[in-house]
Amino acid sequence: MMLHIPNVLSREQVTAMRAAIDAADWVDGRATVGSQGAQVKRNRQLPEDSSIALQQGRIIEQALAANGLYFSAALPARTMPPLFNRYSDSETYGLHVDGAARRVAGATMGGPQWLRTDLSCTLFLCDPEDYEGGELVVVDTYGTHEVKLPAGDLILYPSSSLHRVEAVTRGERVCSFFWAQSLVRDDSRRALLFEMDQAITRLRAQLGETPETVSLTGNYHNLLRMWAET
Ligand SMILES: O=C(O)CCC(=O)C(=O)O
Ligand SMILES: [Fe+2]
Repeated sequence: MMLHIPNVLSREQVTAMRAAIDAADWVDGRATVGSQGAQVKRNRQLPEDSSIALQQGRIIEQALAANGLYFSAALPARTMPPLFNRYSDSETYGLHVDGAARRVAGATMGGPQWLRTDLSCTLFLCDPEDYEGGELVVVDTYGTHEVKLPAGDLILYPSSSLHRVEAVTRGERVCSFFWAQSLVRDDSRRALLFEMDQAITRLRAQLGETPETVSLTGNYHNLLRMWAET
């Protein structure tokens, strides 16, 4: 399931975030990618351990923690610290799949901690008018989807899908991106739970709490209990 989540950050938050990250030191984006991705990746990123990236990433994490639509769709168990990328001057990221597992920083004595990438997210920190090209193109069993969103909006898509970023031929595309491991690893189960949760919420808004909404809420949680891995 792909989902557009609007207004994750306000205009003011985007402006402040851009001021902070634009002034930081950017490096070659190939630093965080495996060998297949490195062949097709041409962009710049903030280093994973950059204090500005970590500080600004926490603002995104706080915004996501307060976003009911994101929670309902992602059912996040754990999230990688958000990273930041930028593309200009025909930079691009060719067709690739995100690595299935990522090492979480701060490994313990028991060895590294791993996060399974179930969901990939791009949070736009620039507006569509700011640049030409730069569409995020996601290929799944339903076809090819092109995404270019207003600043502050987020797209969530299954990490299992092949995707690419078209060359940016004018201006600059600046985004944050990150991965989440979901309580429910299977995309179709997660999509079913999301649709059910949204429908129950709408029913409750229309009718108030009724014996039926209580029963459906029970069904939702019992399905989640059946499928959740913690
Ligand atoms: O910039 C984007 O929207 C996606 C970046 C991406 O696919 C990646 O870093 O793996
Ligand atoms: Fe990717």
